[in-house]
Amino acid sequence: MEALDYHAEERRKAEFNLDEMKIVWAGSRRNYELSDRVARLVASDPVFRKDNRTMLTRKDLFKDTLRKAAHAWKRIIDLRLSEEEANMLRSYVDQPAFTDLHWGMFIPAIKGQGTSEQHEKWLPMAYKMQIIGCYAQTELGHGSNVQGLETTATFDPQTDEFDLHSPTLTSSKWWPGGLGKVSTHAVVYARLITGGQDHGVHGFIVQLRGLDDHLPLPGITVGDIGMKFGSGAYNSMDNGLLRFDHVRIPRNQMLMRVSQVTREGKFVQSDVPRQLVYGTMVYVRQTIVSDASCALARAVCIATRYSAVRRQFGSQNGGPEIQVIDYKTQQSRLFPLLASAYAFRFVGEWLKWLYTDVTQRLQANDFSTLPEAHACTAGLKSMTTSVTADAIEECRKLCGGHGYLSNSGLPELFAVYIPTCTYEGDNVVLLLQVARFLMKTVSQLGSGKKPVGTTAYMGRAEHLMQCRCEVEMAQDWLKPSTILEAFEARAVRMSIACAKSLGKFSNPEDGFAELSPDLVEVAIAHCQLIVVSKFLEKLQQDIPGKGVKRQLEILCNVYALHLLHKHLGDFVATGCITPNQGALANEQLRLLYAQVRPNAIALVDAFNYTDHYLGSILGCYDGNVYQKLYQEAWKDPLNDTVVPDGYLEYLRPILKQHIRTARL
Ligand SMILES: CCCCCCCCCC/C=C\CCC/C=C/C(=O)SCCNC(=O)CCNC(=O)[C@H](O)C(C)(C)COP(=O)(O)OP(=O)(O)OC[C@H]1O[C@@H](n2cnc3c(N)ncnc32)[C@H](O)[C@@H]1OP(=O)(O)O
Ligand SMILES: Cc1cc2nc3c(=O)[nH]c(=O)nc-3n(C[C@H](O)[C@H](O)[C@H](O)COP(=O)(O)OP(=O)(O)OC[C@H]3O[C@@H](n4cnc5c(N)ncnc54)[C@H](O)[C@@H]3O)c2cc1C
Repeated sequence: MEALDYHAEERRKAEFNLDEMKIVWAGSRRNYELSDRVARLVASDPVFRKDNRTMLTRKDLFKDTLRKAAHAWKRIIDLRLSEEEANMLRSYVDQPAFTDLHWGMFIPAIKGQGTSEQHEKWLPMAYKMQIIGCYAQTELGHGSNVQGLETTATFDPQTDEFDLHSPTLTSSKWWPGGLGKVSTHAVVYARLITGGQDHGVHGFIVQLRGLDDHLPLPGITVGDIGMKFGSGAYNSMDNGLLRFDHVRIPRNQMLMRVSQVTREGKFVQSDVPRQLVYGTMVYVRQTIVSDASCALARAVCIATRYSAVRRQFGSQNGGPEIQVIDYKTQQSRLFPLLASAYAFRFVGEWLKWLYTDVTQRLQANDFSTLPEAHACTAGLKSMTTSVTADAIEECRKLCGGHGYLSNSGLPELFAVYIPTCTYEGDNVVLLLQVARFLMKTVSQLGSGKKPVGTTAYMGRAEHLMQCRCEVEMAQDWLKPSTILEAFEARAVRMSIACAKSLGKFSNPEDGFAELSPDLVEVAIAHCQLIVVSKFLEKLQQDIPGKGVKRQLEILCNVYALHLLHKHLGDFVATGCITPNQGALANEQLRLLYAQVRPNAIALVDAFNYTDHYLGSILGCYDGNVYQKLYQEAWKDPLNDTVVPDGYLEYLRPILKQHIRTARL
């Protein structure tokens, strides 16, 4: 018997080739096939079940995480999965674990900052998971200000060792994932001291626990920092604390690609810029942008499918009520998020390319694109995670009361997702880095140095400062060049206005601090321009499949025009557009929503998420929401008994007291 599909009618309405759209979303046919196979593998494996994890105690959740990580590793070995497939498998298991940090930060830190001898020694053990590592940078007293870290690594020429020490309470390492209970090793960031001189923060490979008994080594105090936000969610991770009491490590465990310490204790700074010590963060920030599109797509998929199932008001002659997805307000809240998921996907693809390019250049000692890579990864990480975190909460509200149920999947997704706005760099701190980069670019405009890459538009500042938008009718807003010029003009005008204001301060740092809220806005305008321009560039590519390109054009326009509508103040205040042109953009936006509507369900089907990965009754593929909600309610442990525990001790006496009072 064919399974009932409550979305069948919606799916029939789609005006594009879904299979081709799935390939666009995945990046290539090969990626699609790989990811589809691995997602199904995980979904069909009972060990990876996750429907009860919000009910588990912290200890049980943690043990469950260890069990899943061990099982995932066994599957990876047994099936001889490639590194790419293994990464996919871990992400579909969908439970934050120490392995995220081992593969995502410990190994990349050694690869990026270690010498070839260090690679040869440490990487084979790490790849086989004979050692498990984490990334121990943040301290109790300092996270954002990396140069303010207090842990010391003092070279002792007598023994050819470093002495790792935590001199104060605030120097305790605090937050590293995987540190609390699992890691045998860590890349520890500490101030390098040689001959009494402080050479700033560097990375060191430090063994923390015995490989036979898992006990902390002498001089090491280590443990978990405690429960975090939400039930389940990120509590599967053992974020840890760590203190060193004069722990000795051999000299060759300092990561020495950027700087070296000789046998005599001489500090040698190579040609490699010191910022490469921050390289692992750049790498992870880049991956966070692609992950943002996945998390956003997930929330949007749930809210879209549920909005098509849910009906409220408007029944005519006893017929069905209106699907809430047909309300214009629902569309104006939901469809920009759908468009943003696609936009972040494409900018994530581009950022991956940029990162690969800068890595290749670094290997050839070309450091010229490092500032651009830093600004792009920092800015886009910040922008996409802030939008996604807010969007998950908006999707919860779009699902009304049922969105607040744990089994909608949205509360847990929100709880797991929101720390991305903080980790790998607080989002405001990172936007200020982008602003510094932009102010530097503006200050060099008259010097003959041509801006390149994502700031190339600033080279056309003269034109962009005085150009006038030519929109006369709503449909004029559909011209890519019109949209692009409006975003470029807004970004450059905001940058130059800020640079002028900065110029009024005698001390530039005072000016930067005073104007920092405006500078954050400038950085956001620049990042939004990057996302819009990369979406438009994507549309220049040959995109096969009936109607696929057309849908992407619609989504691109929704993305750009909803931003224009949201930030109308910026666009109008900088004189890029008139208030009337703003109103025309809004008119066009409404027309675009009507074009998205029949395709909405198919556009979220294109994410190809299994029900297992989505983990949401509201977002399930077949849309059989009510029956599943009803069945699920009875599985709650509170419903194990008809009369609840505690009735006799606490409820009955009150109720009886009531009866006694009544008798009086
Ligand atoms: C429902 C279930 C779902 C399950 C899903 C499971 C998902 C699980 C995923 C898990 C993945 C990850 C887990 C998260 C792990 C988190 C790890 C961390 O958080 S690690 C710690 C991160 N810490 C930070 O990011 C700190 C932020 N601070 C900094 O980066 C710096 O201190 C900074 C940049 C703010 C300031 O640095 P500094 O003071 O040294 O710099 P200046 O401002 O003086 O700048 C000097 C100069 O350098 C340039 N610069 C700075 N940084 C970089 C860089 N990274 N690369 C290149 N250049 C850089 C800066 O621009 C200046 O340039 P100049 O030309 O001189 O102006
Ligand atoms: C779930 C999670 C996992 C983590 N995993 C790891 C890990 O594996 N390894 C690791 O080393 N670390 C990890 N961290 C730590 C994380 O990297 C830091 O918390 C993060 O970098 C922010 O630093 P902070 O906590 O010092 O924030 P703070 O800098 O103290 O921020 C507090 C407030 O001050 C503001 N602020 C700070 N500086 C400025 C400024 N210059 N200008 C304007 N405003 C400013 C911020 O915007 C924020 O609003 C993790 C954190 C979390 C939450």
